[in-house]
Amino acid sequence: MATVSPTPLLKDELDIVIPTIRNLDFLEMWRPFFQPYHLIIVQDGDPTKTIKVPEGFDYELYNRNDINRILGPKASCISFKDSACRCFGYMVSKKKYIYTIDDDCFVAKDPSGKDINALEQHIQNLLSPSTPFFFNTLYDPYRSGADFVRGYPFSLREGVPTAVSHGLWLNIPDYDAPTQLVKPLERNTRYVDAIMTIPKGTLFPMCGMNLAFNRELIGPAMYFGLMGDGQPIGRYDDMWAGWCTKVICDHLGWGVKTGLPYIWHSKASNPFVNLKKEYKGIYWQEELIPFFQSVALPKDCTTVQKCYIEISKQVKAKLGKVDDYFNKLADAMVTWIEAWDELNPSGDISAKIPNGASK
Ligand SMILES: O=c1ccn([C@@H]2O[C@H](COP(=O)(O)OP(=O)(O)O[C@H]3OC[C@H](O)[C@H](O)[C@H]3O)[C@@H](O)[C@H]2O)c(=O)[nH]1
Ligand SMILES: [Mn+2]
Repeated sequence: MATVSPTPLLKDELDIVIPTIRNLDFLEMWRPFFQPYHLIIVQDGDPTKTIKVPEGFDYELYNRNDINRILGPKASCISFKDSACRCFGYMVSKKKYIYTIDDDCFVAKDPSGKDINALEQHIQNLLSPSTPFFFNTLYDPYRSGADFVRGYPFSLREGVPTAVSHGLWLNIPDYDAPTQLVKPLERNTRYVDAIMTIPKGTLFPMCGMNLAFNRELIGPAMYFGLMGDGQPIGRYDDMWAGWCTKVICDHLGWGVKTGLPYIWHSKASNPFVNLKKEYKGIYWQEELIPFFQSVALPKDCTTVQKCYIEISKQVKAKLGKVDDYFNKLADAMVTWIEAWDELNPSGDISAKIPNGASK
């Protein structure tokens, strides 16, 4: 009797978004896990360069000319010459879920030496609930071999929908430039077998290297802000998206998880180049974090789009004085939502705010 391999989870409901200025040879290593899925490749930099996609993958590829053709003047909100361009892939996707990965991230091995199917783990993270309102000390209670510990309120054990699954990295950790400069040889060899919900009210540094999310829930908040060419800052695209996303998830009562799965991050980008990109962000973030911690979203913000527009207003009002860049970014946030709604006319996902979420 021929064994039928099971249909990969969410095969027709998930797109894999890859930003690239390089080649896509890394896909060979991911082929067993990625081949059944549709890829959206966002080619950054010179659009006349041909990016070769390995045989056998189902994909669509967009370069800067495509972005300009599709969005017209609204293309101004999509970064150029920065991995932030990947968010264009989120916008043009028609699927319920997104997984985004960098082209220098490879299949890692777990402590038993088994290849880690990072995509499968992200899918499990997204399909199981989160617990943002009360911390479970035995980590993810929905994993096999774990549960809620004594004292965990039964009224909260149903959990809430998971909007984001934030994976980690073995080998080259996602350090900022100063840390990279001080610790050039540091490699992450610690495999921590844990998945945690980031508690409500707590922000976190979201890395776009190994990230999955429920696009129908939180997609409009996943704008990887204005970076790269012509901008005073870089490498804060995913951070900006993570802060906006977490504030909105807290307000709408959705969860954000971090931990497994790991990927193997192979390339350390140049710390001196990174320092030039990051340095303004390193001191601006000392004002940005208190700003996001103080963002109050009104009760009538019942959709991600409404929340996002409200945040953009507060960015302009409160961060415009930090630097004029934030006035530009606030405008770009509005353009992003306009473009999103133009390409995704099905409208917003109205959220029923569950008990325990925003008062
Ligand atoms: O101008 C660019 C530069 C890079 N890319 C693509 O983005 C991916 C990340 O690039 P790279 O691996 O060189 O940078 P890292 O420093 O390792 O990236 C991390 O930190 C910065 C960002 O937050 C990024 O998301 C993190 O992963 C890779 O696929 C490049 O091909 C680009 O599109 N345009
Ligand atoms: Mn990298």
